[in-house]
Amino acid sequence: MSESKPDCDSFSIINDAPSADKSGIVECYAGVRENVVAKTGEGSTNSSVPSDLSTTSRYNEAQGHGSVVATHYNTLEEKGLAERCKSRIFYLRNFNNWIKSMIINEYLSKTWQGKSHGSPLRVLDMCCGKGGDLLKWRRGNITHLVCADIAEVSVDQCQARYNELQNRSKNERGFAPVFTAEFLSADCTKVRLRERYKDPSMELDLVSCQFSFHYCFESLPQAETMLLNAAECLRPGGYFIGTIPDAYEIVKRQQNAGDTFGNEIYKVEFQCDTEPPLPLFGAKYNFHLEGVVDCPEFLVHFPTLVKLAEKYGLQLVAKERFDSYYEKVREEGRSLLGKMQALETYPPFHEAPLLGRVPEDYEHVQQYMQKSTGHRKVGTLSESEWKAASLYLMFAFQKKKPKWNAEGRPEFEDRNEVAKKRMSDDGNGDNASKRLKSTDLSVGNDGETL
Ligand SMILES: C[S@@+](CC[C@H](N)C(=O)[O-])C[C@H]1O[C@@H](n2cnc3c(N)ncnc32)[C@H](O)[C@@H]1O
Repeated sequence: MSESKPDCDSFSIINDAPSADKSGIVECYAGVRENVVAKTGEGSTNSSVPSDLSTTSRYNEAQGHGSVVATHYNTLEEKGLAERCKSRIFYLRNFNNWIKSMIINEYLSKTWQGKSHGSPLRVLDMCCGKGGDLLKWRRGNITHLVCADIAEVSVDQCQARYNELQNRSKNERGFAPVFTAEFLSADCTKVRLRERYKDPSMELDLVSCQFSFHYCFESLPQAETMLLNAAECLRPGGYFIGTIPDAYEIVKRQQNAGDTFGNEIYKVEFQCDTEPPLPLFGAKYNFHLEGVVDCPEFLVHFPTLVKLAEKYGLQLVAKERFDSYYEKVREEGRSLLGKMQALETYPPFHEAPLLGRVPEDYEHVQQYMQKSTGHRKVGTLSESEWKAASLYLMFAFQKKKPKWNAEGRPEFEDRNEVAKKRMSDDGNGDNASKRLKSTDLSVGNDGETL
């Protein structure tokens, strides 16, 4: 292996996070204080989660956090490359960017596969920020992009970047023209985006919501609006992809370290009562990431997201923590890892300063190098950066084909089939019918999933 290429194997030795489903958060939501049961795998995770999700929602429009979040992102200074290189989280940002590239490439490829030559491919980048993914859309050869974000300044910067891209491409020979684009400044948790599209009848092939979807778990109505925006223009077979903090992992760390935890680059401070049960919506914490993020966020209870998404015809097809997604795609993305400088070479070339890092941040690499022979340099992330990266997960939902009911409304689930399946899973019809009582969400009161 060439010296300049990262040896990604060093990751597996710091990838020791247990599976999210064993972290005890199910019990937190359900009101069981001890998480011993979940940790040891003994006993049942069945629980008495409220059937009416609206009662757990703390929605109050006047108190919404959208303006706090918008102000934070609007005032965030755009740093140049030189500044970014000096940043303590230079590699973490690149790593996260690489993960996004891999997800976007994966689902764009699947989308292109089902298309005939010359067909358009339209994308919604929900919570697009300053347009950090524009180049990914360019490389993916999409035909149209809708960019939406609550922070006006970011949307303007995104549009300016797009204009630059377009101008540059005019001088590039042999490249297809840059996709067409429209830019919306809107709170995606409160505004129906479709009504703001140039063509409200447009069909989307892919919706992407990167590092942002968790903002909508402030309340049930906000989560519903965000999912409506993700789903309603998506064509059957189209994908909704995203990245969010893993609530299970956050709660696990909170249980181990208290309501405030983190390290020198990230800090989580809970701003809600952490005594179980945690609310399904409005479970607020402040997230600070060195120089990039400092605003309120909300835990996303994943089983609730899955149930809600079903209501909008979205079926979960993939969910992986970044650590395992990395393991899955690293071979395929090896050259991109190098190009995007997504891993730090250790020991550094030329004894370069370690950007505020301490030797303990690299103990995992030293141990790895002692055990394995032949590696003089490896690619890695510092322990502190890895702790922040491994807080996140990726997800992908696919839009189902609707069935049309007698009133001409779309229905995405065959309720009889679901009922039959539950009864047979249960072996107890009475119990199953109790669970199928409808709720605000039109989902079953299903202890093991909510
Ligand atoms: C961490 S940034 C991610 C930006 C971009 N998706 C990326 O991956 O580079 C989070 C973005 O979510 C946006 N955001 C937060 N709440 C929002 C909301 N309710 N509606 C629309 N955008 C929102 C913020 O303004 C910010 O641009």
